[in-house]
Amino acid sequence: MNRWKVLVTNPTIQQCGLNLLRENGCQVTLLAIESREEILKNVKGVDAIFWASGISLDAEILDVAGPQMKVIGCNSAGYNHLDIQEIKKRGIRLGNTPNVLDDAVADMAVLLTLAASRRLHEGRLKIERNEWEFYKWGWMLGQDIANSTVGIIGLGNIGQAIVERLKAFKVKQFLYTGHREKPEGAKLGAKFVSLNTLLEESDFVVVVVPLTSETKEMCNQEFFSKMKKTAVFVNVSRGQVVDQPALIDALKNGTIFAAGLDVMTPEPLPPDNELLKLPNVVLAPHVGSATINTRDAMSNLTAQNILRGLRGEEMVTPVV
Ligand SMILES: O=C(O)C(=O)CO
Repeated sequence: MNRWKVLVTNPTIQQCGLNLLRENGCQVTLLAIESREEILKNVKGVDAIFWASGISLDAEILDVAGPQMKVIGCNSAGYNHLDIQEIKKRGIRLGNTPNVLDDAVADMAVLLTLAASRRLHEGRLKIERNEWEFYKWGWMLGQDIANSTVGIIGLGNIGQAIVERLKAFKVKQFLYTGHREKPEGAKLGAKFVSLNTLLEESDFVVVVVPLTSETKEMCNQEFFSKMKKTAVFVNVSRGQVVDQPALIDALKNGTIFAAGLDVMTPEPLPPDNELLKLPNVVLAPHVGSATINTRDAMSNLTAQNILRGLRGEEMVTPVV
């Protein structure tokens, strides 16, 4: 049996993927701690890397790995932390983990949408601070999702899963924007519009785009100024898609009503960060895909991509 050497960059990774690699002739080296130094110390001479880290995978690591290393399995859907140019240049094959996390991330988007619109965090603070205004009928009023317009920026698989879920909440109209109109949009009854129209007309703006040079800080001061004052902003993609100081200003000044964020800058967010001081923000620590089944499925898919890459077969979910 082949003994392909596979380096796994994170000791906390779900075991199922590693078992699959071992059962299929791989010699697995699992780092004891996830760090750039440990990766650099252990990557030389491996055939494949199971990249389960937020650390940047760059030319230095690829150089140390050596020219025999031709396969990378990235254990996330997003691969903005990997230097794709360097990977392509060296003829390395790369796979990621889309699809298997769509449901979990879409659930997170719905959770944040509802929580931010109904002021969940602020309500909890009121209880803690003994500021519960019992029987004040105008107290802690939120925004309705029934009869609202929801705008999705990026109608990929996760965006579509969000629309499917929110239909149950009697949304009046779904808008979406992106590079082009999609047949899936028509199937879901969502209307393709410009970004400006989406921002001006939506009561909920949900961002589900990958981080690229085009989307970096696309949600800036101008973006928020076009939204309704009553609108809720939700981000389940990457923190860097948002100009965070501009978002903080918009939330403080009442330019928008509230935000629900699973992603932010930096991650981990320091406990003294301004975002944590705002009552109208609901935060989750980038746990969109963090369910038991989803994380197992991601680990398995990464292992399958690596095995197929090593055998010279098409990966299940190739990036390049
Ligand atoms: O897989 C990814 O890219 C994620 O961010 C999951 O939450």
